[in-house]
Amino acid sequence: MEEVLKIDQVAKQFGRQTVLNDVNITLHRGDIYGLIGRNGAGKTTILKSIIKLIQPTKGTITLFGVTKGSNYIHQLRRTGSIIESPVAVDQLTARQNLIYYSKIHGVVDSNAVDDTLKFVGLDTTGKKKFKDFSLGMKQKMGLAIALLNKPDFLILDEPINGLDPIAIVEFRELLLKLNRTQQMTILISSHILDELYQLATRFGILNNGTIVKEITKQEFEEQSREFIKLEVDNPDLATNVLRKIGCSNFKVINDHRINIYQLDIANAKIASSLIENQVQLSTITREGLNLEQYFKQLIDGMGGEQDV
Ligand SMILES: Nc1ncnc2c1ncn2[C@@H]1O[C@H](COP(=O)(O)OP(=O)(O)OP(=O)(O)O)[C@@H](O)[C@H]1O
Repeated sequence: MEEVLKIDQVAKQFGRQTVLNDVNITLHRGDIYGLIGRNGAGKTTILKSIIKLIQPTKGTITLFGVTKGSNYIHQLRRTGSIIESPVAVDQLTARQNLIYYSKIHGVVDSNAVDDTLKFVGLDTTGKKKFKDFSLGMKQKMGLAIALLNKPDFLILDEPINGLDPIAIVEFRELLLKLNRTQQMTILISSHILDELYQLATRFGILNNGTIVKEITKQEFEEQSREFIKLEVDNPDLATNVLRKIGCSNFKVINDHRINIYQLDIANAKIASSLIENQVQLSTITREGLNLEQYFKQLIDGMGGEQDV
């Protein structure tokens, strides 16, 4: 699978502040990589470094196999990005903006403007100027400009901030369609972790400029899958009872706790069977983590605060 991006030991210092610390991220074609981190963790700095708005203090960034010089700038033409807020010309309509940006970006496909407008759903905004667009329309405009040159790699910094729930779903559908139909690679940062979860195939958690955890969606699902937590006085006796009622997928965590990963037996049945067999049961609850809880637990464990 083609390597689209390799960030290798990248560090960035702003004055005395270390903002990025030996960051490593590799993306292959078709990946959707979600970058997660608290305010100020360094997400935007990573994204800006890729498109050369910022020069790292140390390390290398390789884009489509190219690390340096004019060739790198050439490869940047294969990327589209929205970093910080979407930028377009206030006094122009959606169509006029796309015509303007297609000239700037040297887009030669004569259908690109209309195709892109239609794709993002801005083909019916008529004479309305960008300055009068709603936030959702502005975000779509940003996406349209980023997509004009049919990029292979899309870099999105908080693209769904401030969107209403319907616009968020529409935005997600657009990105998934690009990924499925064109194998577009996407690097996206977001604070809306439930949404990021539905989009990304892999997550990188950034804390104080360091990637503290990388996890695929599959690994996350395995680690965070739902289970039944039991607290009992006698785990040996309890496991015998569990086996008798057909429950074999469980793990004894310690001398009073058992996790059951088999969810087809009702809690009431487990509870009554344990009690009937003289096991003292103090807790029986369903547990499982979503991405936000996982992130918070990880960062809390490092002495951070809960501020996604
Ligand atoms: N040009 C700059 N000069 C000095 N410090 C900067 C500059 N750009 C960013 N920083 C600092 O780098 C740190 C990381 O900023 P960055 O914008 O990358 O964070 P972020 O993870 O994107 O945060 P947020 O989620 O709030 O957007 C912050 O402390 C910020 O103040």
